[in-house]
Amino acid sequence: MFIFDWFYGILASLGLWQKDAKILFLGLDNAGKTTLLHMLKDERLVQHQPTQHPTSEELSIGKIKFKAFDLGGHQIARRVWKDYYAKGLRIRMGSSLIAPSFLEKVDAVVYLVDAYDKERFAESKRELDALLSDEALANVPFLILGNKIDIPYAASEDELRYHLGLTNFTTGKGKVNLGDSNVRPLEVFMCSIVRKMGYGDGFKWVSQYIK
Ligand SMILES: Nc1nc2c(ncn2[C@@H]2O[C@H](COP(=O)(O)OP(=O)(O)OP(=O)(O)O)[C@@H](O)[C@H]2O)c(=O)[nH]1
Ligand SMILES: [Mg+2]
Repeated sequence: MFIFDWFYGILASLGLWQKDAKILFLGLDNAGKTTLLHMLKDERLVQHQPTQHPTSEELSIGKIKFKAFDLGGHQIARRVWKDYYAKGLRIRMGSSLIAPSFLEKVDAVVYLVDAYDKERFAESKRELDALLSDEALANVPFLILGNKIDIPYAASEDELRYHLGLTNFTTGKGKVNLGDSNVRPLEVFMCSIVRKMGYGDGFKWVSQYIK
């Protein structure tokens, strides 16, 4: 079963085998969200136009579903971020008669940053801070991917942590049991999507927090 093996390989390598998750891909325009989505979907590298309209795609086999929402990072598109992730909250608050909120809730946010584009770190930090302080995303694990480290002079992990104001806020790599501490899992992983480097470790890290 070639197709099965292939899907299993991808999901297993991401630690997402047998998980039912809704994962949002967010970040400024040009950060690499669409590239990552397509890399996960079919491991092909395609050059993408900037995303104008939010799109969602799903990887699924049998009962396993892996949803990724790719929301364009441009000013206008940024305003609709909230509609996507707040949806679960509204449905939960609305009525238990509405479709199970489980299907709507966000299990993790993958926040992409172009590690080479240092001039936009402040802008990226502002958007990230807004997301982190949003009630609808309270306790949702955040995987921050510093992308494009294949480019010489891209920021180092420490530099990125510093500029995003995360130096003392990350919760630790590897297997960290946060238990009932109410601490939001948050970590920074550097990656190069085009070289297929780094993001797998990030997904494996975040997958431990996705039940
Ligand atoms: N050097 C390098 N370039 C990358 C990498 N990942 C993505 N890119 C490039 O960055 C550009 C933007 O990538 P997209 O995936 O379109 O970015 P996006 O986050 O979807 O952007 P919007 O749709 O505008 O929000 C493209 O030219 C990609 O080829 C990487 O790992 N290294
Ligand atoms: Mg895009």
